[in-house]
Amino acid sequence: MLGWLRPKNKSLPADGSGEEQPRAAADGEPDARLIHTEAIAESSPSSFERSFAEAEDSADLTIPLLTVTGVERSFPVGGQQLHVLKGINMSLYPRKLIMLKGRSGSGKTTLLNLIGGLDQPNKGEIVFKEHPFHLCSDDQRTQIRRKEIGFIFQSFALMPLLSAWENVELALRMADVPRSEWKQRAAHCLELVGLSRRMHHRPFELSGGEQQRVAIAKAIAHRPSLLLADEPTAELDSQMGAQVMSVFRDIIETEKVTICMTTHDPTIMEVADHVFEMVDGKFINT
Ligand SMILES: Nc1ncnc2c1ncn2[C@@H]1O[C@H](COP(=O)(O)OP(=O)(O)OP(=O)(O)O)[C@@H](O)[C@H]1O
Repeated sequence: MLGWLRPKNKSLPADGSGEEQPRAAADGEPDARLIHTEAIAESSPSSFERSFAEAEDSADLTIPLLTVTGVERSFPVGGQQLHVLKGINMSLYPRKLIMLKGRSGSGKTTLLNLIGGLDQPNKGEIVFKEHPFHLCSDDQRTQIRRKEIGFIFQSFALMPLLSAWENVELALRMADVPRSEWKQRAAHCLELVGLSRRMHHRPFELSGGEQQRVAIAKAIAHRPSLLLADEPTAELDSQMGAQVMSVFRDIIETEKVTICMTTHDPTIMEVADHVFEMVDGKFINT
């Protein structure tokens, strides 16, 4: 059904932030809602855009972005250890759309949290780029996450009082992107997700699919190389879900990002480059 969303390039190997509160514009500081038109008019690439494009164009697509080796994760429950992940091995290659499927409780979110550096394994290794997450402190993982990883949630997780544009700008502030880049980058990200004409709308003025597209714009604003999404289409109808997947395929091409997402929806899985199936804390295919 989603044939029009099928991956364009299948020739490569198949295997594949605490938030600050919103604030009003300070005295003398331009209001985000007023400066966006100016941003759209600026079409030449900024230094931020150019340096990113140069680095990414020379990336070796055969080297995994992330490797997971022999990972186990248990939680203490009722005086006993609940073994949730029981020896996970996976590699995520650059610019791929990877999906994790499996029954509720099989361990997908637990794995996504480990891959994103939100949690650490009891055993095994997780290496993201040159960073050994399993050896890093919480602070080190937080720093890496802020710069290099984006998150998308089922519930969108937008600031309700901020417009779409302001939500994206907030992500840029949090990632220490130079202030001079904010206007152009926020406008560009909203354009990428097809929301140029909705950038002044607040979340409650947008449909569920549009809110999720704002969340995508927010998640890619700081140019992460890895985007993690936990059931990003679960709250959406099939048409809106297809739009979100179409945006995912587009940003893999334009933003050179790798996306790893969980889903229960077999129709959505048709557009993946690779699907890992988890049963009781292990992959049954790799
Ligand atoms: N912090 C925790 N403490 C105790 N148990 C946990 C913790 N996190 C996860 N679990 C348990 O680990 C198991 C796997 O949970 P997880 O959320 O990873 O599953 P899932 O595959 O993502 O499920 P769903 O599809 O419903 O989101 C569940 O039994 C859950 O209760």
